Amino acid sequence: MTRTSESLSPELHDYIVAHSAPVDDVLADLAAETERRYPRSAGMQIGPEQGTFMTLLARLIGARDAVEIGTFTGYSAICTARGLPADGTLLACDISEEWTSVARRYWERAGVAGKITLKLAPALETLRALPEGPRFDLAFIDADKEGYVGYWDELVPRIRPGGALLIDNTLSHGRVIDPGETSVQVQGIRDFNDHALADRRVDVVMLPIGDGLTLARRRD
Ligand SMILES: C[S@@+](CC[C@H](N)C(=O)[O-])C[C@H]1O[C@@H](n2cnc3c(N)ncnc32)[C@H](O)[C@@H]1O
Repeated sequence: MTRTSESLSPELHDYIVAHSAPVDDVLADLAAETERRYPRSAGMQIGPEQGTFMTLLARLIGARDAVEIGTFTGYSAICTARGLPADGTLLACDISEEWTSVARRYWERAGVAGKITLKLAPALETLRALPEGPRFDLAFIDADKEGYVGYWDELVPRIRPGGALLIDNTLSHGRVIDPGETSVQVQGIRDFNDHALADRRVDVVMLPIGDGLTLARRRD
């Protein structure tokens, strides 16, 4: 049974995955290896329907240059890179040599390694070192939750008008609406959700995909 959104029964989630573009062997093998090697961390990986959505979104907006904050074993990077044209680029940011060594192998196997540059450093440093001004069509944020507002503030000015940002885990497994939940991670997500909604440079919608996926479009 595939990883499920908490608001869906496992059976309904499987139905959704079965009626979306099929997941190929590369992604299936990557998900299986991640589960086998890192059973306690594997839940960080995005689900198959989210991956398909990300590929389609990249194609829909004609993205060429993308950036990802939080790569882990590389699943979301493959999905984004597949939505980019042959000369497209994806800057993948992470701090784990071990987890991203798995990613590199699967990027080769997926035939997308040539599009991806991996930067191993705290992502805020990586973003601050980038030239200012719009240079990306698409951004995906999926790293430390306390850092989301900081990543957002660096990324929004670097997204072209009409470009998109995707932000993962914005429902925090439902804990965003639990007043008794005071962890810094959940508070980081709440702060981020309020911050993004108040930002006049974008239009925002929260989608109940996976653990909550916020989609923002940079206004023209
Ligand atoms: C939720 S996982 C990413 C999952 C990935 N998008 C996927 O589809 O498999 C979060 C990742 O963020 C990375 N991370 C945590 N803090 C970071 C930081 N300050 N800068 C860059 N990456 C960070 C972790 O090493 C981890 O690989």
